[in-house]
Amino acid sequence: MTMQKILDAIQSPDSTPGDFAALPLPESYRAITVHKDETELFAGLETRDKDPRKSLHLDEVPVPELGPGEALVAVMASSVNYNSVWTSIFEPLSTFGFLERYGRLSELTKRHDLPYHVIGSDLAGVVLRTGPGVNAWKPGDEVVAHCLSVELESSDGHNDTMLDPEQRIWGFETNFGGLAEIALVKSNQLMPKPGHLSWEEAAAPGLVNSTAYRQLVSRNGAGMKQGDNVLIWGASGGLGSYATQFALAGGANPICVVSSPEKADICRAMGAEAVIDRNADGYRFWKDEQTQDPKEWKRFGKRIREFTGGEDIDIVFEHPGRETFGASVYVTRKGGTITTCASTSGYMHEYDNRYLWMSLKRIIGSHFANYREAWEANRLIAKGKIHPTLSKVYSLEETGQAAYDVHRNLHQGKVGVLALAPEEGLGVRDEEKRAQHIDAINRFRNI
Ligand SMILES: C/C=C/C(=O)SCCNC(=O)CCNC(=O)[C@H](O)C(C)(C)COP(=O)(O)OP(=O)(O)OC[C@H]1O[C@@H](n2cnc3c(N)ncnc32)[C@H](O)[C@@H]1OP(=O)(O)O
Ligand SMILES: NC(=O)C1=CN([C@@H]2O[C@H](COP(=O)(O)OP(=O)(O)OC[C@H]3O[C@@H](n4cnc5c(N)ncnc54)[C@H](OP(=O)(O)O)[C@@H]3O)[C@@H](O)[C@H]2O)C=CC1
Repeated sequence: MTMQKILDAIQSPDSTPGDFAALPLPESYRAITVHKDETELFAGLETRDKDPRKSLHLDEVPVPELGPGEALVAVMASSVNYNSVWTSIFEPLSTFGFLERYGRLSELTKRHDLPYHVIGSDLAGVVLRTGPGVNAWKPGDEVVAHCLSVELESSDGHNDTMLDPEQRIWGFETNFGGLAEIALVKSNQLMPKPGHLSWEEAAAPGLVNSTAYRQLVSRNGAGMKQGDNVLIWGASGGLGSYATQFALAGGANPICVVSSPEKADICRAMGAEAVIDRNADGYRFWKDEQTQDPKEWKRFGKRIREFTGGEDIDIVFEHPGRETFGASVYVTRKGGTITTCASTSGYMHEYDNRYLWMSLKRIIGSHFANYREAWEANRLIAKGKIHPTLSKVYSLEETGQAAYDVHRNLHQGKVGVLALAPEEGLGVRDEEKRAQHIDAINRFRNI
């Protein structure tokens, strides 16, 4: 009943900030969780056989207490990120260790250390309550949230908040995440919801768009410039679909790698001309578990040169990790950059260091984005320069299936989840701007 009143207020065009502030908060809400007593659920199974549908639960959980500098947000929609896949299969670690460590920090952070973990690192929704010290946001504000949680009590993070020693990813290393009807965030995670998008479209880009922005565009990452040849692994996936758009919008030359003709078509539809189907070409960078095959790196490099008129790669946008890293280092030009934010296929990388030092290449580690970078990435979405890559939308009950699809690489772009939103397509405030970009907004839908 209380939740219905919240939803009614969000859907009524006449609601005022005062109306939202006066709404009673429910005592509990529905949330996607993993359970601390199930962390051994998949012991002994291969990674690919660990099934998120078994470990992700839809539970009724208490609304957390609101602290200083925080906000409670009614979540209309969220999205599945790969970090939720990692959480659901308890790899590389169970996330309960993160919550325990955070809980030891202060009286307030103790709230996070619970026998259940509400997961999810994206949301679009409406602010319900703000804690003491929050002035920039008020009840009723329509927002998206980025997933950087920082304490900023140390000097270390004050040039770049990603360097704060207490830097965490919300909904992964903290509790009360976005795959739920209500979420608890720090107010410095909030950003305006782009008005031309529906709730589920607005919730889709956040984490991956911000990450791709820092990794590829920001001076903290590769600092991409016009004309750069950018090799993008998984170019139609979560990160890759934004990296491809940044490369195109920034006057660079993306060389997109995908694994099917359908995915190749999506890259072409985004405007990319150089697209490599790694399945069709049959690259085998590893001869066996221990041995790479430099001849295959070279064959891959030749294919890239066919597209570039003989040039090599200025920037590699890396995340598959062990499987591709040796090839990524090899195909980079002298002085070029390999920027990495993940290791989906394995975190113990191996590459031939002679090709790195003799050719003065650089490897840059990149992780999510600071508030400013997330803000700039969101601003590009709001301006219609970069578009959501939402393909399919699930209900909160179906989150396990949504995470399964991402785990098994059955999805395209981003997979959305409706939380309080009763149906897709709601929350659009700027129909005129939407009409200008409608084809791009729908490019990934239902493929
Ligand atoms: C936005 C979305 C992002 C993604 O999707 S990313 C993909 C998903 N994320 C992941 O897969 C990452 C998951 N996290 C991890 O795997 C682990 O999280 C890390 C490997 C990143 C870190 O592990 P830890 O156990 O926290 O670090 P340690 O350094 O091995 O252990 C901490 C203890 O080691 C001490 N230590 C640290 N550095 C040193 C050093 N240089 N020399 C000696 N000791 C060191 C510390 O003090 C502390 O000690 P004390 O346990 O006693 O507190
Ligand atoms: N550090 C950070 O801040 C962040 C890290 N990440 C991490 O990045 C990784 C990717 O995330 P995301 O893009 O959202 O995931 P997606 O699954 O949406 O996309 C990844 C794409 O990578 C490609 N890929 C997967 N495995 C391989 C492989 N072995 N070799 C070559 N290509 C492969 C696939 O494309 P195809 O099959 O078409 O080639 C897949 O679609 C995850 O591990 C995630 O945890 C994500 C966001 C932020």
